[in-house]
Amino acid sequence: MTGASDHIPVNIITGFLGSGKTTLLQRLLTSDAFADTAVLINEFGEIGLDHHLLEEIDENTLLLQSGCICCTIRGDLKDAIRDLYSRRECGEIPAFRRLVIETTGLADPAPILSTITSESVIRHHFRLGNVIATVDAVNARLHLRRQPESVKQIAVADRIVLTKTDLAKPGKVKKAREAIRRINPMVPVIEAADGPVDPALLLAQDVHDENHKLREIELWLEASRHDEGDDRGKPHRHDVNRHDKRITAFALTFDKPMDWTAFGIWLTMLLQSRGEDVLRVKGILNVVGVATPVVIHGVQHIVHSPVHMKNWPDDDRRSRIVFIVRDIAKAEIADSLSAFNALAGDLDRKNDAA
Ligand SMILES: Nc1nc2c(ncn2[C@@H]2O[C@H](COP(=O)(O)OP(=O)(O)OP(=O)(O)O)[C@@H](O)[C@H]2O)c(=O)[nH]1
Repeated sequence: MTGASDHIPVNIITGFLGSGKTTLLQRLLTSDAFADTAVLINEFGEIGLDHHLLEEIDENTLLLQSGCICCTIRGDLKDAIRDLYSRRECGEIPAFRRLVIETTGLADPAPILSTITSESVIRHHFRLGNVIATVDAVNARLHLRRQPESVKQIAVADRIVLTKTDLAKPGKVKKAREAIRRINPMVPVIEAADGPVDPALLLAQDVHDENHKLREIELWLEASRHDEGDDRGKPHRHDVNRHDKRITAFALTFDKPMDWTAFGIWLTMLLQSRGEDVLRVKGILNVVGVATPVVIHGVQHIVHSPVHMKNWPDDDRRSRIVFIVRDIAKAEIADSLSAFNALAGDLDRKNDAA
């Protein structure tokens, strides 16, 4: 269990067709926070970057005016990242310190996340940073109704940029925010009305960022407090954590410290059997024999390397896990994890008695 704070962070910019990914990226690349960034765009021709901003290094790689490197992915994402890294190492291209991948509007971002977190060579040098999704305030609800991939894009996001708020009526912006919240209840939503977005709001506080880890975890935990009904007494007319009949977000809390091995087996089994439907899982665990919390963080079939935090964010020592799932009942997950915890407890007691 290690952090990976010395690895090159990879930010993914996802979002439905025309939702403003390239516009956002262009603006971000001019900021100091994005200096020394390499950009991978996974469909050539789709990129809205003006060609006079680009200076060709070779047929696949372009140098942006901002000093950032831009490549188009023609083959496999895995090969493109590995190639970029080896060219960086031999000094063929500048030594970038961040990688941004802009997905196509129709992409399900989960396989891209999976490549970064599971491919062994990539994992050695890169780590996943925040996933940023652009959502078009004018068309958000239409896209969410009709395009399942736009739901996935919001579910996996760590930050949402709500674009075109200058074009949408306030009522529409509010409804778009509500729709986002029903999928990913605590994701920070930053409004962009055809203007710049503060890069710190998007980049900082990712789960590996030592300085800000606590804030990110607090955000997750707000989701669990919300789910427990800390805003008790105000019955909801409808479930605000439910996007539709199929996709829901909920949190589970466990009072007793958890056995790490049992939890690992349980999670592996869950993801093997239902990984497609576990859109997002993130949590803070109190692990038996470990003084500080362990943070887990996964998207569909993949779980990132667990991260050890230096301290608990507050006095609450319970394990808390937030899920965004499709077609899985809260009780199903709660019951199976409780059964695993109980089994691990029984085994411990037997071992102690022996
Ligand atoms: N008024 C307004 N227009 C915007 C905003 N964000 C993006 N646009 C415009 O929306 C159009 C699409 O923006 P892009 O940045 O190309 O969107 P994209 O998500 O990269 O599009 P695809 O690559 O086709 O999926 C462009 O004409 C942008 O100028 C915004 O906040 N306000």
